[in-house]
Amino acid sequence: MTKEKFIVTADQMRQIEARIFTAGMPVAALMEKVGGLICQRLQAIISPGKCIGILVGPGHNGGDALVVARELHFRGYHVWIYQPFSKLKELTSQHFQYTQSLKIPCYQEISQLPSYDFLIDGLFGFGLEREITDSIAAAVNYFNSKNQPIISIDIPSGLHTDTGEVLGTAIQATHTFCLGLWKQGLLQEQALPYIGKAELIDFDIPLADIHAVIGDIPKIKRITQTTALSTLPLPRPLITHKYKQGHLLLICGSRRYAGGAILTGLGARASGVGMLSIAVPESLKMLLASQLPEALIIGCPETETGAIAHLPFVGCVSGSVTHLTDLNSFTAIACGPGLTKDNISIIPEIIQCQCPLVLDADALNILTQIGTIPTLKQRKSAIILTPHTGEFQRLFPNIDHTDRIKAIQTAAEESGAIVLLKGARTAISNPQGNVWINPESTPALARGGSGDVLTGLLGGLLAQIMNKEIFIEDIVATAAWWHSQAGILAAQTRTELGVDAFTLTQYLIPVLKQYYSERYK
Ligand SMILES: NC(=O)C1=CN([C@@H]2O[C@H](COP(=O)(O)OP(=O)(O)OC[C@H]3O[C@@H](n4cnc5c(N)ncnc54)[C@H](O)[C@@H]3O)[C@@H](O)[C@H]2O)[C@@H](O)CC1
Ligand SMILES: [K+]
Repeated sequence: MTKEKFIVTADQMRQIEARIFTAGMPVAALMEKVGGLICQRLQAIISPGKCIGILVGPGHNGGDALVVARELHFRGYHVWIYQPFSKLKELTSQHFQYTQSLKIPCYQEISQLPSYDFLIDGLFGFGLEREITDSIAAAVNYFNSKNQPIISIDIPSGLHTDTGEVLGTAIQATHTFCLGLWKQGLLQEQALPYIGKAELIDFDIPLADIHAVIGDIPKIKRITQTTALSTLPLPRPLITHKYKQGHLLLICGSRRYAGGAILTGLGARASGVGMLSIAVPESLKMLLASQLPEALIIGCPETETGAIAHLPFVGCVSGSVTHLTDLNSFTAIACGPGLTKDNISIIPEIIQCQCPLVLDADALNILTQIGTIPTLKQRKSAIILTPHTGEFQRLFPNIDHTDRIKAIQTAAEESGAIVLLKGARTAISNPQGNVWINPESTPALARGGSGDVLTGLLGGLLAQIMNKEIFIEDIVATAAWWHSQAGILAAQTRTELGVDAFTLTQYLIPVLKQYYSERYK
């Protein structure tokens, strides 16, 4: 569905709705339509005869909930209403009056509430403007303590629509039915424990109204299957050769962290890149060659501790080392996993290369140590930084990361880099502040080595799209999506405990293949 990729703030949603109402759609008709759609979904989840408590707030979120209460009442459910407010918006008040004429039981005190099988949360939507306090906060905490399923309308009540922060307290929903367009707060990590399973209820907002408010090319987008697949280098051209499919150089590994180099290599292998070269310390050469026979393994002189001491490439200050090839002859370079911080001198050399560059893990730690972030802007080609939260904080100590979206926009603007901040909701920003958010992942990926796999995969994709008309941040988003989808498939088959980084590499192709089953029949 095309609307799945849009993300809006409360203010943008208000503007979009205002356009619809100005164009003539009656507010009451829209509420009726939305309530009807919510009911259809509820009927698919909840069997008739169940007891459903409806939490009604003072605004139109409460109005939606009252339409739902009325419809479920007529569909044979046992419905009661909790409505503790003395003042309701006019339309909400009318719906409330009608539910009372239908003799749907209504309560103001939690101590009076009957038992229930499900709760529908219509306390607050995108109109929440301050902290939930006093008796309402106590009620929210009471409902959360009951451990019964709660379905939130639009957004769990208590969450800030834009930042996902908890304002006072918030409903811990098992399902969230987001209305019309995805609210930004639902894509923020801090909101995750409150959202449950989230789905979009599409109520036919005209695309023209969406674009009029958020622009022709929206600033913040959700990665979807469609957006991700559209950038993959598939199908391949019928006539091609290996160098046309990109030549990726990985610079990774140390005697201490040999596995990091293997995992990065396996991630790159799954990307389908035409040629793969891997620069590792000399003593790892045989190991890498045995694990990745298709790759060209470049043994580098090493420090006493077993880290790469010099890069044997033209353009690198490498003493007496024989120069193999030019660093700029690669289509893309990815560097960092398993390097250690034992030799910081290679990073400034790599940064000077003229091809697109991914820096991860120890490359980021070295970047922090030598303070080269400001110099990144001088590069002529793209640089992609892929920190997790800890690395991000070290790289950009002055940026507040409470709002992760704002944080990466600032970091990308300051550094001139594309910044991918890893996490449960990985987010990517380019220096102009265009953001992609990955809406699905699994905690199974919170495991040593899974980031190395992403670096290889991303490097390999990057190398393949360099001569195509694809924005680099779009392929970064695709790599994040592919990586997390592989994790999800692996966790479905093996549980969340069974997704070690090597296993993850084995799911990268199977997860993709399910989208291309027709082609490969
Ligand atoms: N405008 C429309 O016709 C549509 C609205 N929709 C629904 O309407 C919602 C937005 O409606 P509203 O703008 O009325 O906003 P809400 O229903 O989210 O709540 C706003 C009301 O809550 C009060 N309030 C805010 N914070 C409070 C707090 N901490 N403690 C106590 N009271 C507080 C405000 O004074 C106001 O009366 C959406 O989330 C969605 O559910 C959708 O049905 C789509 C159509
Ligand atoms: K709500």
